Amino acid sequence: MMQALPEDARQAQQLLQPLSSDLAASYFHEVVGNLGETVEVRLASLEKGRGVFATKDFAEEDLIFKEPPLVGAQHTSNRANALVCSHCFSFIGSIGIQIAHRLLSRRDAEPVDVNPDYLRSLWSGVAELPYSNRFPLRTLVTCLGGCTDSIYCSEECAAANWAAHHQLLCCGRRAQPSSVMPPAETEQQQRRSSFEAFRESRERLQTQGLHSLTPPIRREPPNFDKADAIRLFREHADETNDAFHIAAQVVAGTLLRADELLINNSTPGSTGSSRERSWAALQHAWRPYAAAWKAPWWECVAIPEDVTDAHAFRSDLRELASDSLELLKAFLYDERFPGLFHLDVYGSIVGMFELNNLDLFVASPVEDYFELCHGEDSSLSAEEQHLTQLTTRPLLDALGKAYDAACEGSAFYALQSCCNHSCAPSAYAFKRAHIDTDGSAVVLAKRSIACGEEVCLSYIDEDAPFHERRAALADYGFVCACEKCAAEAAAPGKAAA
Ligand SMILES: C[S@@+](CC[C@H](N)C(=O)[O-])C[C@H]1O[C@@H](n2cnc3c(N)ncnc32)[C@H](O)[C@@H]1O
Repeated sequence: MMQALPEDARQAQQLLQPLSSDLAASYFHEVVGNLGETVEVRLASLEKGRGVFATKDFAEEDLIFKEPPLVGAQHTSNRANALVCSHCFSFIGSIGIQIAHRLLSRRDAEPVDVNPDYLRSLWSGVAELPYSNRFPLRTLVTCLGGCTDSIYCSEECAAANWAAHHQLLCCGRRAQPSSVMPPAETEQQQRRSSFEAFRESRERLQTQGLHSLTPPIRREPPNFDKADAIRLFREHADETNDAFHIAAQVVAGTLLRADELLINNSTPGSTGSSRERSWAALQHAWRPYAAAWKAPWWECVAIPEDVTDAHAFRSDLRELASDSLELLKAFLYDERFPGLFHLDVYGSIVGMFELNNLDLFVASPVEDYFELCHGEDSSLSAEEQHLTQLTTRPLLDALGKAYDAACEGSAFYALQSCCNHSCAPSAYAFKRAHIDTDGSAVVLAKRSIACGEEVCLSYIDEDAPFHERRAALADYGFVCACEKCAAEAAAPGKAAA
């Protein structure tokens, strides 16, 4: 007799199945409906799968669509460079705060030739930089739960992020109402105690089994252990792979959305026992990711050139994902949905970011500020520039070459991730100066596009020679057959040039 699959594997199998064409059609109908219906998502070809198609004519440089990320995070290494809203990723505070943030958070040993007291007064808003009011930024709003990992540009963004996923990922005091917080510790003590807690919880896991460690339901009042477990998860993601932060947003967001559907009794077509209704709600909440192009991270990642043992490399990645998942389960596990915490599902969420390769980018207003104070085409007079530079020159020198560092991260966009590749693309992702100042994806027409034509982006440098393009696309697992590749393949001498 065939043995039944364990519940977690059975649920995972269902979650990893592609959406039926009807469900996918209704999901993408909803997505494009929210973005102005300028495009539709439908089958492009059997080789390519789905694609995005224009539903009207576009002229060159027209906006085709603009969409906010479903989930996203700034790269850990970028946090010291740009202080941005944790929800919409727009720059916040003021030009002075941005510059002070960067110079005060520098970890390199090189001394900065600017008085730290002056930087602190810029940071607190006591001092202001000349002409910085020409680049107004929104004021800082702290996290509803009181953590210092997240900061916002408005109450709306704070509330939206809290509702979307942060309430389950926040380790702040107000998110832990029943917690008994330990007395203030130094950073080193905090690190040691969180690793001790991790070791203890691992030991408990080994002696008592997973069930006794994981909370039965998420709504149980959180305690100090939970805040500590959240910090441990974050530290691990910071040190290993930023994508784990976004994967946690996907899992937390799916759980919250499922609960919302259950509370409002609004899962389409859901009847039956409470267990069946819960599962139907979870599947509905999971739709954006069920619809997404994905594969397990350790299988789809391109092997770096210097790696000789591909098998060992892939199994190391699997182990890393498994460690991250154990840390996540310690505070988020929900026994109704063991499949959502299955390694294959978690690995596929991380693989989804890998395969869709969607960078989060927001240009810095600090660049514009220095352009005004130091640039040749400035609207300031030579005398005004001269006077201003007495203040701004030391700051510019201290910031160095990367004075214009942008906000950089990774995100997942429901519609942009449906765009196929072409080496002769009809569209491109581009942020328009002073218009697109947040983390939304912006897709513009590269040439005129007729209604019904496919909206293709280039995943690589489309100006590279044919063989380089082909090699770069091998990482995505397909051979491009666009008109440019077809022409160059037919005339190899020309293509090699
Ligand atoms: C970001 S997804 C694009 C949407 C995808 N076609 C779908 O059905 O969801 C990227 C994947 O689409 C397929 N793809 C994209 N462009 C292609 C092309 N020009 N030729 C063949 N396959 C392509 C590849 O499988 C690639 O890994």
